[in-house]
Amino acid sequence: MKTAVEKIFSDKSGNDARAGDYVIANLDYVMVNDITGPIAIDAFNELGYKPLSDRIVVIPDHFVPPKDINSAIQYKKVKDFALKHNTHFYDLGRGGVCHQVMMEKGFAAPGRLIAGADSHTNTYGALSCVSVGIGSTEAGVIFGTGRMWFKVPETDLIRINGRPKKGVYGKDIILNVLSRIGNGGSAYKCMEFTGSTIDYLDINERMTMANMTTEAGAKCSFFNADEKTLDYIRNKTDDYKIYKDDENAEYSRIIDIDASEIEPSVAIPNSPDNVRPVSKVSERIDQAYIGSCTNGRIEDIRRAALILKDKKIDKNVRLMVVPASQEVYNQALKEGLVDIITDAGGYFAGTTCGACLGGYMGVLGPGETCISTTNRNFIGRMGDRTSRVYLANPEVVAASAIMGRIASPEEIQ
Ligand SMILES: CC(C)[C@H](C(=O)O)[C@@H](O)C(=O)O
Ligand code: SF4
Repeated sequence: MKTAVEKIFSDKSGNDARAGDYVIANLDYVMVNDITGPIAIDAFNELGYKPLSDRIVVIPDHFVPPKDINSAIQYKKVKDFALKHNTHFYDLGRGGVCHQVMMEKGFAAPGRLIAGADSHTNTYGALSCVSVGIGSTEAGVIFGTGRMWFKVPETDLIRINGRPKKGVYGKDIILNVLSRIGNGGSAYKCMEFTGSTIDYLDINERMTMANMTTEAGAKCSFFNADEKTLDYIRNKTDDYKIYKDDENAEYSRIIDIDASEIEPSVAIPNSPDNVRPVSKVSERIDQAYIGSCTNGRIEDIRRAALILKDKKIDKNVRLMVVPASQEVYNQALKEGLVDIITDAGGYFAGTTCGACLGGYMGVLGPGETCISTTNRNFIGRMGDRTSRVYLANPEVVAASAIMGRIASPEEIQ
């Protein structure tokens, strides 16, 4: 009796794979970005293999457009590699944050096994596949071999039941799961989400949850495929296979969560598992940030725009909205969301990882406070070591931008 993840590893390795086994598995895709790609390329070049170009996806995003000469060198290196070997390549203006692009462009689909040289590769479990973050040199080896060794993960089953309250989204649910199990609490496990609550969550919300399993140290995440999954991949790919757990599959543990008890929440500095109901937090803020592979999608920007419509943000606050991809950007423009945000006094930028990791375009200065839709609020994550980051859903971030302090959307009249 197996979990879906054990079955996927079995099929991809041609073995009867069980949790704890070591297998060598065939990957459907390997993804690198502008930070991890250059190291992967060096490792690949050392091997002297031919590249498996149709399985390699190159997506520059972290420091793109290049912020300085060094990032221009990194970017050029991945671009030259991609063009030379005719790999999949999403350049500036056609791509976005790597995980969003992997989802949008049909690389993620049920039953696939994908490796990405970026820790938030876990995101694609939202589409019922196994996707794992790997090191850059490992990615370079996969460029040439299409294979990698894995220890098949055990599964922590997270059973979430009940209807979420108004204003509670995937972000609030995963923050509360993290607060329950702790950072690193599912180290090397698959976090599989199940239960009646999942029916209320669209793929965007599931992606937010899958994305932050990385903060629990999980190897991967998994959601069962349903109608929403199939709707999402329609017109993207028809190559998929649905796997489900056997009824008596073995789990390392089962965690029950009642979603109806969850409040809109914030993770307070300096850890994503340090979670409070938003009603209990009211710190003043300098920056409000909506973006990233966690919550920078069109649904997120729509929700923020609904709060910001005909309002002005506080004079002490800069609000930055950075779409997770060019597709999201274009859609926001079409729907008039950009006007709503800029009319409110917000700044709407092109897609990049940028400020999410304290890279550029929104770096925090000493003592500054930011409320952000991103996934990490460790010391110095978005800038100076004395800056502070609170994590929340896009509605809470938009409401806070208006109020000048951390605020609940209910406070906005
Ligand atoms: C720079 C990159 C390798 C890193 C990661 O792996 O997660 C980044 O995306 C992050 O979110 O911190
Ligand atoms: S948006 Fe942030 S979390 Fe996501 S890949 Fe980029 S830096 Fe990492």
